Amino acid sequence: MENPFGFQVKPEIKNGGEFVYIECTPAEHLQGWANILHGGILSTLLDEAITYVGISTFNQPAVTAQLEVRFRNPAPTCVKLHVCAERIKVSKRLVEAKAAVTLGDGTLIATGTGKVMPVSESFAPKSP
Ligand SMILES: CCCCCCCC/C=C\CCCCCCCC(=O)SCCNC(=O)CCNC(=O)[C@H](O)C(C)(C)COP(=O)(O)OP(=O)(O)OC[C@H]1O[C@@H](n2cnc3c(N)ncnc32)[C@H](O)[C@@H]1OP(=O)(O)O
Repeated sequence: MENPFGFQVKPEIKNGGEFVYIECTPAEHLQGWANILHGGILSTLLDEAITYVGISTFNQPAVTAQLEVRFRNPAPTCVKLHVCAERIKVSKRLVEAKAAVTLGDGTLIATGTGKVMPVSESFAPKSP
């Protein structure tokens, strides 16, 4: 299903899901404290990149089963964020990945690890 209210990220997927890269510039209304991006949005970006590692690795729909996030520095809103995820372990029904959000100057904003599990096509149909 198309989601016009989503972040419209276009993940770059390398080596069958070993690496995923996303860019996103979250809008001002996503702030928590004034001009500071809400941590839930950072968690969402980490989740998104980690989930795409799982989707691409299993080559089928997959969902986050677990996500752990560490917020390291505040991020401003309206600034481009870089999200890099990397696969760290694959087993039959579980992919583990780590991810980081950084600013353009390399400042580390948040890091996370997650576990992704495959689900059936009926959970997440490929086409609308
Ligand atoms: C090429 C294909 C293309 C596809 C389409 C592409 C188009 C893309 C378009 C759009 C992409 C958008 C991308 C968005 C991304 C957003 C990400 C999200 O927000 S995902 C939503 C939030 N997550 C959920 O809603 C999950 C909800 N949970 C579940 O559905 C289930 O709990 C699930 C599937 C995660 C597991 O359910 P069970 O019933 O299969 O498993 P159980 O009974 O809980 O556990 C069984 C065993 O599985 C392992 N297991 C399960 N969870 C584990 C964990 N966290 N850690 C380790 N092992 C775990 C353990 O061994 C466990 O056994 P023991 O219970 O320990 O005896």
